[in-house]
Amino acid sequence: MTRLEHCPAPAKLNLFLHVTGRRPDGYHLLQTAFVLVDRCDTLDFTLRDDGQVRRVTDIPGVPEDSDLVVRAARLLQEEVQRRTGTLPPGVDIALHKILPMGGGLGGGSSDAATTLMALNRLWGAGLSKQALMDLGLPLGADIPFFIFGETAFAEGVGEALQAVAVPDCWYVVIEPGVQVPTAHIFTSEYLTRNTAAVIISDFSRHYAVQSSELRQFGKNDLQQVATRLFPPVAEAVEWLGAYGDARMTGSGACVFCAFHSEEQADAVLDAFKRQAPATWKGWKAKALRKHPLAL
Ligand SMILES: C[C@@](CO)(OP(=O)(O)O)[C@H](O)COP(=O)(O)OP(=O)(O)OC[C@H]1O[C@@H](n2ccc(N)nc2=O)[C@H](O)[C@@H]1O
Ligand SMILES: Nc1ncnc2c1ncn2[C@@H]1O[C@H](COP(=O)(O)OP(=O)(O)O)[C@@H](O)[C@H]1O
Repeated sequence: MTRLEHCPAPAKLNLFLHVTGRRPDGYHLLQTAFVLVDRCDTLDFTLRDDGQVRRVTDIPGVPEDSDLVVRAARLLQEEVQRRTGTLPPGVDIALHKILPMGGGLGGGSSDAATTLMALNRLWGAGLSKQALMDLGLPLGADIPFFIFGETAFAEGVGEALQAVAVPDCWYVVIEPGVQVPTAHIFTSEYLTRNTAAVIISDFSRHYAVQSSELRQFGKNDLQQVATRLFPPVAEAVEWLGAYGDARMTGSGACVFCAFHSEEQADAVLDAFKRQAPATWKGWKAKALRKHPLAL
């Protein structure tokens, strides 16, 4: 095998996100729930015989050497060499992006996770799921979740993961036409960092009770900061909030709302097409129980 094509890198949503404290290194301690959805970037991998890792598509604003897919591939290549004494072949990576950057959908992290899982296969490297999760964490706190590959309750900076069940549903997601840099949110004076810790059974109990409107557990502590700094995020929460319990994912900018059926999601998107500002994008996605490349 010299090529792996059409490898999906799905988006994530943070169903809730509480900031519960801070680590001595300044990183924030979180509790969150991640769910995968079936809207994906796509990657192709082709081996090359000179040992180089190259990105062969242009991604405006992301130089090749700082792209998380290139950094992830080089990290795995070094790790395989360290373990086996042999450098794996090089690889050309084509990255087809549809997930917005700075959207809170974890696109960059998901691209990196897909790279680690695909190259582990293409290079026959045989690293365990946990080894890949550990390798990815220093590149991005969401990467372990994508390799974990199923709906998860997460703690720490997002790396302590436990599988949880949530109702199967459809999501409407709004991209409000702005990019939110994660660092802006975490360094803000408006961020509260002392939400009381919950336990996983609080979360599970919330979703065990079905209701006609799908209300999410808890809140997103980053939303109050993002809506203050980026007014289109606040406007998107307000617009989608007319149809249900709308909130921001991650550090923003995207806003989502859950629905029981695809028909309900379609009705909201019909209204979106008629009413939303031209700078916004709206789409629906189904929750994924498993990552398509799950190990
Ligand atoms: C907020 C979350 C929620 O899933 O996702 P996104 O919304 O960005 O997708 C993640 O925790 C994003 O983690 P990660 O992907 O590592 O964040 P980065 O963009 O690398 O972080 C940028 C900066 O934000 C700060 N940061 C990030 C995560 C964290 N738990 N505490 C922090 O203080 C750090 O200063 C870091 O240097
Ligand atoms: N492959 C990649 N795709 C997207 N962003 C990347 C990638 N590699 C590096 N980045 C950087 O990571 C930042 C965060 O991107 P992304 O993960 O898509 O958003 P978010 O963290 O809000 O979910 C981007 O603004 C970009 O500078």
